[in-house]
Amino acid sequence: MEWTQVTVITESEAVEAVSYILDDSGATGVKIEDSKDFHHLKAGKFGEIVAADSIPHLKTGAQVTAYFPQDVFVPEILPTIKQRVEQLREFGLNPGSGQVVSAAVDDEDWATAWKKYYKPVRITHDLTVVPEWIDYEVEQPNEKLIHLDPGMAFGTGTHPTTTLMLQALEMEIRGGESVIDVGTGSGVLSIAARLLGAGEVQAYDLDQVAVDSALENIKLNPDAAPITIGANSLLDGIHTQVDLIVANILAEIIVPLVPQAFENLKPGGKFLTSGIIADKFDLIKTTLIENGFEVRETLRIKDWYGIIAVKPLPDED
Ligand SMILES: C[S@@+](CC[C@H](N)C(=O)[O-])C[C@H]1O[C@@H](n2cnc3c(N)ncnc32)[C@H](O)[C@@H]1O
Repeated sequence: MEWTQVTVITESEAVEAVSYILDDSGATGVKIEDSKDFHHLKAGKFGEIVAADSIPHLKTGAQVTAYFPQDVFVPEILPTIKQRVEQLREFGLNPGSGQVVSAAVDDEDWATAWKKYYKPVRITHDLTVVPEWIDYEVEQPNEKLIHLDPGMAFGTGTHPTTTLMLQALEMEIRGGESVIDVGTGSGVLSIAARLLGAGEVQAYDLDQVAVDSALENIKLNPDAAPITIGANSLLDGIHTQVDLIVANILAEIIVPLVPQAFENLKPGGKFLTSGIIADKFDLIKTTLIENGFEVRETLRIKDWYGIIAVKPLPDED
């Protein structure tokens, strides 16, 4: 089958927003190449084992490449993509040149494009993401492997926003916690939560492609089962009480999620959230406090923030 590849030339700070726009326009898979990540990978901050010769020569900025199936008429959607990328300036994000380039690729090229840059990466102290097609042996006693096929949804683990939430889960999970993962994408955070010892995990995504991808990835990680996955917008219609809610979504989407997260957490429960570019940090912090949360911890990688907020216990008197 033939696919159309659409590449947006942008800046590091806009990669997630651009990925979201491409995803929302009907892309089946999105690949991020960010010069900041590559510098970071070379530095080996997380002890990853990316081979030097696999790092492309993207010296500055970033590019986001999306793959559209044959049934999407790409020339028709390109103007809207360009316009939405340009509109990111209104949200305080610099999309850079925002140049959009399209080309036809076949199935085989797509698979190769993904596989070329995707290697096992030790993301946190205990969590290593391993591409499904690579054999990898654990290198230290507590290391837990998340096997992923990233081909279909956001969430290879290496994007700073995902890494922040993997770090937060590693900090907060002690064993047995009930967890909801909002905007699960590839399912990476749910799989990590279970491997770290969480109890019941429910995962939701608006996008059926993500739901299907998460289901496939859970099959690749039988030790993480069971995880309940469903298509849902945020926590609409969900009324439960869990210990942890994790969400890596753009700040604009976190805002309406905050009151829903408060309602669905047990007193003392924690809301772990990322997807927050530096300019949006104050908005999210204020929204959390206005909705009754206490901001317990702030995490940061480059321009991205993660927050751990607590739903306070009721006063004893
Ligand atoms: C940045 S990705 C995060 C994926 C993964 N959880 C991770 O941390 O790598 C955000 C995900 O949220 C989903 N999403 C966006 N808006 C949503 C909504 N209103 N309700 C549920 N999911 C949503 C997208 O489809 C996408 O899969």
